Amino acid sequence: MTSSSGLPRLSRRALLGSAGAAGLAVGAVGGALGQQALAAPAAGTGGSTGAALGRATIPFHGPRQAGILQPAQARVQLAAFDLADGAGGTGSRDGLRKLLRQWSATAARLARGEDAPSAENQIARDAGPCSLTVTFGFGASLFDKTGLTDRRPAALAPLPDFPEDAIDRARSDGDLWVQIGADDALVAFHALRVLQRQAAGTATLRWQMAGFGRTPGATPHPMTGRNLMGQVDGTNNPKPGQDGFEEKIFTGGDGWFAGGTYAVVRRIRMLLDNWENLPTDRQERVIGRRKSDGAPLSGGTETTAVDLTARGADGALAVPADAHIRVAAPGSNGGAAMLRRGFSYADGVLADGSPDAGLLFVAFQADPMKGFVPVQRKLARGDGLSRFIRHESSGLYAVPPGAPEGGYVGQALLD
Ligand SMILES: C=CC1=C(C)c2cc3[nH]c(cc4nc(cc5[nH]c(cc1n2)c(C)c5CCC(=O)O)C(CCC(=O)O)=C4C)c(C)c3C=C
Ligand SMILES: [Fe+2]
Repeated sequence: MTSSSGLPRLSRRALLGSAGAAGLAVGAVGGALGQQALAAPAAGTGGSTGAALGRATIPFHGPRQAGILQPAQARVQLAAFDLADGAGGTGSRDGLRKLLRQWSATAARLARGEDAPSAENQIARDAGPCSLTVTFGFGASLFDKTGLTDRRPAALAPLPDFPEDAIDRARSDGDLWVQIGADDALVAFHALRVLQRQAAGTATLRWQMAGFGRTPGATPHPMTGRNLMGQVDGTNNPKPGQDGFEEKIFTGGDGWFAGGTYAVVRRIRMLLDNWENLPTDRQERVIGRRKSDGAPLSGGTETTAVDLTARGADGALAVPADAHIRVAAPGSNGGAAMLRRGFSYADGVLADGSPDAGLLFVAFQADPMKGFVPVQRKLARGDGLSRFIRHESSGLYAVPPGAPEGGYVGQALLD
């Protein structure tokens, strides 16, 4: 149940267990509203903030897949699967159809807080749905393996190599991509394990990455989240309802992929030791925004429009020529826009003792050749931030439109 604003509502089951209107209000602002604080439960409701968080639901079915328009949850599991070698062509297509039917039915049940129809392992027992979303995408290789090359969406071609890329191919690409978000780590991992077990014999896990963001209710005031460099990250994302939003993020036309979107997924390691040795004022010039509150260096508050022409008292550009927000801005890239929905990751230390930590960059757009690719080309050449990051894995996936009640993701392609 998502309201017309795309925000989570409480499920009917959850409502039956809640103590009334006050409980509902708490639930409605919680869940996937990752950057919003939860109000304390009203006296006498008998509920708790944590319980409301657990009960919040985002429906799987709808015109758009869940997990695109909703704010990022506190936890994510990203994974890619490869179809098993075997039948090939129509044989593989039959297996894929069966799998997507099963995965969709499972995702819909888990999103309602119900048990998986098969491969249930009790990992999330006692937890509510916690705003679980499961989003499915198709890699270019899927179309060749299933004899559907002629139906591959036009822009689903391998991403080009960019200067300074250090891509690990074993943790890139894949036939099927899955993004599982939830406001609880066990709920997200549970969904991944169930999908993986259900895929046995049809598809095997190629790579998997766990990520996180801010837990709803952790900040006293609703605010944009921070990344592991300590920056307020996500301010200038396109927003539903803005002029041209739909056209920039979702595909048009009338084929099977109409209303879909492309997901660019990049694991980007942050060179945190170098970054943290940089004084705050220099860090701010690398991004072009203040670290404390995310306000642009041209002045104002976090939400003030950036003035790329503004100059300081010394005559120098207030937002430096190589500042990340100048180089990445749609105005510097022919209007190129994407909906960024990233997560942090932290996976211990590397052999040289540096942290294996950074950003699981996920961006949705109607055409990667007009969104991610031109922007990344420019960033790779002239972004001050590039000295502090390394792109280590890469994927591009066609994310089909959502499935109606009783349908499954990809049905228009496979039936
Ligand atoms: C190719 C696209 C982008 C990559 C890759 C990327 C990596 C990356 N970004 C940050 C931190 C911030 N990015 C911010 C803004 C921003 N970034 C991109 C694109 C990519 N970023 C765009 C299009 C924008 C918006 C620009 C604008 O219109 O102003 C910001 C500022 C706050 C915000 O608007 O979100 C931060 C901070 C990191 C750390 C990173 C790789 C690790
Ligand atoms: Fe960025």
